[in-house]
Amino acid sequence: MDVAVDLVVPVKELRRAKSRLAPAVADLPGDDADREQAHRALALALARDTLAAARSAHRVGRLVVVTTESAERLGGAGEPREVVHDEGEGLNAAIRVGESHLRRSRHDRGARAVAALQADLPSLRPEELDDALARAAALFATGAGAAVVADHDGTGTTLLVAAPGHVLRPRFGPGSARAHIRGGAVALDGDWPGLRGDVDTVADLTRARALGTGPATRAWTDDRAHRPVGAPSARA
Ligand SMILES: Nc1nc2c(ncn2[C@@H]2O[C@H](COP(=O)(O)OP(=O)(O)OP(=O)(O)O)[C@@H](O)[C@H]2O)c(=O)[nH]1
Ligand SMILES: C=C(OP(=O)(O)O)C(=O)O
Repeated sequence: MDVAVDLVVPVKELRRAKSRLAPAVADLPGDDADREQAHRALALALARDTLAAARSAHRVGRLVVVTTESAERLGGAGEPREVVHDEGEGLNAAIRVGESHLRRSRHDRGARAVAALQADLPSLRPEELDDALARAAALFATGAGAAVVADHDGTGTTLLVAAPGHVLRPRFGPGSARAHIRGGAVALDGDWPGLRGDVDTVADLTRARALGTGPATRAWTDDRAHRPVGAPSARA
């Protein structure tokens, strides 16, 4: 299968990330510090599972993570991925930083599509991403400049792809699916529950769990279901 796309994945600083998931740890035993640690561990697990699935997709070439976190913390030892420092200007700026890095350091100088993928997709399967990227490539062959995958409720965006020779024009944030479409991106159809399954709330986490998640999120949810938050993890 052809490598079609270089990917940018923004990962927010863990201690500020996923604030809407605070209720997922609110009832855990222990003190506030324990709950904050569990909250950060959840954000990290979501990102780790997303990155592992993205790295396994055949159509993904280079994978650039934009973050203030360390490469080690994000896992994936031995996986080819590049980590670029987040300048702290927000999500869309972080994506632009990742894209600039890709373009500056492009070795082949060929025009390859570039995409931005959210890092909160713990049920993502590599085949879903490959399928979506193949559909985007087919669309680009007809002249489209960008493609978008909306999240499960149709309002947000989980994947934005720019055709070869085009730049990403990220408009992530509330209502971003419509904003991307208004900006010229074509919405991709496809039965991709993992790719569309961003986890913002406890209800999203429950849905992701029912779909099946990657191992990091599974370990987090299994652990929290069975043991006090302060207790040492069985899977450490
Ligand atoms: N590098 C980077 N990534 C970001 C930033 N803001 C959001 N993200 C990432 O973008 C994706 C979608 O973001 P949101 O769903 O809004 O996540 P969030 O801001 O952590 O969540 P809330 O606090 O609940 O709004 C997640 O993968 C985040 O890690 C940012 O400022 N920098
Ligand atoms: C930033 C986004 O994610 P969410 O709406 O899930 O925060 C987005 O969909 O553009």
